[in-house]
Amino acid sequence: MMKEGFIYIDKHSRIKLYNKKAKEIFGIDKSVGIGHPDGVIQKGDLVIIGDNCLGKDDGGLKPENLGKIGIYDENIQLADLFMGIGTFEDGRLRPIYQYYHPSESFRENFCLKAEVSGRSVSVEIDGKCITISFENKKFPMNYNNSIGHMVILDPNTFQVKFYQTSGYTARGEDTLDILNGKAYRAKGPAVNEFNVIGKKISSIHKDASAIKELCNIAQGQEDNYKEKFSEINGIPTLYSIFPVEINGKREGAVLQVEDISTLQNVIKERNDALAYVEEMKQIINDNALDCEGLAVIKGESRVMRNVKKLAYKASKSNSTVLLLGESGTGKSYLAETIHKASKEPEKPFIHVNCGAMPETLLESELFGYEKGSFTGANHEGKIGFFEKARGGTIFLDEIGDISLTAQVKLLGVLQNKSFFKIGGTTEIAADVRIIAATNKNLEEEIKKKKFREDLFYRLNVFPIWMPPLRERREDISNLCNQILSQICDKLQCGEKFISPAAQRILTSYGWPGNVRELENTLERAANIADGRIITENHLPSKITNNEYGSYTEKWKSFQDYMEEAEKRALLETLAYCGNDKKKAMQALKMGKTNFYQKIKKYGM
Ligand SMILES: Nc1ncnc2c1ncn2[C@@H]1O[C@H](COP(=O)(O)OP(=O)(O)OP(=O)(O)O)[C@@H](O)[C@H]1O
Repeated sequence: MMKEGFIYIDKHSRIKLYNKKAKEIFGIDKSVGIGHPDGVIQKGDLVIIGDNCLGKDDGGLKPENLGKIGIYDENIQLADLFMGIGTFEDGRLRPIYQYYHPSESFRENFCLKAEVSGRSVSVEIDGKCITISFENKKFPMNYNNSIGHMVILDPNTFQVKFYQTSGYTARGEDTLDILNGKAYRAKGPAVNEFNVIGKKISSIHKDASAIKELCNIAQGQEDNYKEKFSEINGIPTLYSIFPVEINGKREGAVLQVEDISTLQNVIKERNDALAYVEEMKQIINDNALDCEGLAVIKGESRVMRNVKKLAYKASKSNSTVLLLGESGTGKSYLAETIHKASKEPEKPFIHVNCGAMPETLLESELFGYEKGSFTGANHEGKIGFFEKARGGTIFLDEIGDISLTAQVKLLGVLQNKSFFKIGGTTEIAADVRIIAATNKNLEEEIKKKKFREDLFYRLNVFPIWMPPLRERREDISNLCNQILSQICDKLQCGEKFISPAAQRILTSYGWPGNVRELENTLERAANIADGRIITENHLPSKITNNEYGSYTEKWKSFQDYMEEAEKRALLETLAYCGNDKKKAMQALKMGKTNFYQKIKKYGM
């Protein structure tokens, strides 16, 4: 069959030629499908509808029009994806239906299945096709944007009375037209070919813009249409219109139209391939992150990959980083990794455990002192951690534990980017990057007046949340293997492996002590296992007896989980957006009021 459609009309817009392909494209090819006679919808008819956007390309079907098949549901809205089965203007069948608001219809596949008088009926929306099935008969309709598909069955004989095919708008057979009682034309192989020759083209097509242009050119207009793209009856087409002139006089025009849906499929495949390449690039980039020093941070779960991406960004900037998370999640490890992945890894990394240091010592340890500045001081004076870290990183671990006096001093350093030694008069530039960490909830500490709000804001420039192990169980198995291999190297005990049963127990345990607890457990197990296999017998009874126990004991309320997730979403997005609240709000697709309420709630 010819690939291209042709329509030739004379200067009075009468059709002289209309080939089969053009009929197919313009939807007046009656031979599509099993066929049905002419008719009109009748009371009691069984109606099956599949509509991917209520109100669009269905004749303007409104939710209230669904009352015609017994559906009165105020929750259904215009633009909803709708699938429904009901009887026309009588309540014989309790309607069966489903709908999805546009915000919910992010997926590609929807299905409504039902049994009517022992016969199976279904509506499936899958990819770019709506298929209405009745027993083993299938009525597919492909679409590009939106479509209103409908099948009507006789309620007694279950004979097919009507099914929608493309070209319904041109035929005046939109879903709403039919539900409003407009007559529909017969279809199928038995129906005589629709003879259009000699008819005015406007009597066949009312609204198609290509046809209007064809008529204009046939009547003498000088416009020229060459390979114009248009969607006709949901089919992507390219069409051209040529004037026909005899002895220099306009006698008519020809429309040449080509269905380019296959071409579109090729384009789609190409776009998919490009998207795949992009995805691959992303994966390669992610691996590049690993190459750039972050591979030591173990974990391939989504949350850990996110942590690594943020850590990578942090390593390339000089901003103050605040690491948050429970004890033993790897904050110190991450701080050092960020430093090692920075531009100047050879510069010092000074780890200060603020929590472990007596308050009286902290100031002198951080800032140093001049000789003879206080009783008991070293005669030579002392260089503080800030000075030792010059050009590199100072890691202020357990920052939530420092006294309010120390907080004031630290705030001064952050504000002025300089400090004085105890007893000193010379201002020293704080040429360091600060990474701070805490397992405390600083917002709570602020409320309790134990932590200064202004210091919190100075520290919270680039927050990174380390998720607890129980929130990334998919990482546990890999972590176990990697940690065990390091332990075996350290102990020089040869390679050891974890039995599947022991692995199961390790994965389901709650790990209140996080990676550190996991490390200790494995080190103990590696020490007591004589053979090469670590079994459940080598695990502490606290873990084996309490496979789920310690986890469940530690379960938080749903509300706590929700708040944790919200907080993390805000923190991570803010960090991604360089703390630009407006950008973060847009990225999270949140309303202004809601966003700022949450920011306030979590003290960000
Ligand atoms: N993702 C990881 N990959 C490999 N080892 C890890 C990882 N996370 C943590 N560890 C190991 O777990 C142990 C605990 O980590 P770390 O001391 O950094 O935790 P922390 O969050 O700083 O704890 P705390 O708040 O108690 O100081 C360390 O020995 C570290 O090497």
